[in-house]
Amino acid sequence: MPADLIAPSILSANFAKLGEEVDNVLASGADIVHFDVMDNHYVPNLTIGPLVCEALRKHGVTAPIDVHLMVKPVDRIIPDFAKAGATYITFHPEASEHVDRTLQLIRDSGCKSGLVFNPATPLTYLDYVLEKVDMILLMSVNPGFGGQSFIPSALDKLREVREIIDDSGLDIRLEIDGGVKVDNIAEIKAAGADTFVSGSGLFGYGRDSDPNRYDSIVGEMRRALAGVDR
Ligand SMILES: O=C(CO)[C@H](O)[C@H](O)COP(=O)(O)O
Repeated sequence: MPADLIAPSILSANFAKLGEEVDNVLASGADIVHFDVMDNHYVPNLTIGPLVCEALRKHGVTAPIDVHLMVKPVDRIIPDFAKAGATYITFHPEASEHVDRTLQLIRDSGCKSGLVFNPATPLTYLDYVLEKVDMILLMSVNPGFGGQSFIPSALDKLREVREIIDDSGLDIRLEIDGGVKVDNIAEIKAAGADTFVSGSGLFGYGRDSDPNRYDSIVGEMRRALAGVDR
């Protein structure tokens, strides 16, 4: 069974001291850094790019960096993120002209590849490309902003994707993103997720940068996950 990975979404971190925030949340026991890239075109918000990813690596972050591209077009930014130290690069299939080519480009750039599904995006985009996918990310909110509520239909979609992955025998992570908190993480794992993105649930809404908060929330998430079989 794949290990549970907790992936803080730095979208909700205090950007004025991002390196310290990432150090603190990783020191609290989080596993991978979820890095949301928004372009004010594919989604109505604008965030961070390869320079910030590179800066985190130069700062000394060695944990995997999970780059979630909410951009269109997709391909031209992939080599820049690979050079900047991304571990995973995931993208929305409807934002790419050639999904197979984009997946291959990510792997050829030395990164792990992934597809992201909005709440209403059909899973048919997985047809014919599953062998080129290292991660499937299901959005449990519509992309663009942190702090939204978990959309319950994501649980059925998780169960569907878990079955697809298990039937395939492939080594593919199943990540969930949006409204993940201490009080729903167990139910989300039971539905099949193994990688849990949490932004406001971990960092809070006020960007108050409290490392003690990260210790207690990551601990509570671990305890909630430990009691559940996937
Ligand atoms: O991709 C995202 C939004 O598009 C964020 O990663 C996601 O919403 C996490 O934030 P929260 O845990 O506060 O919902």
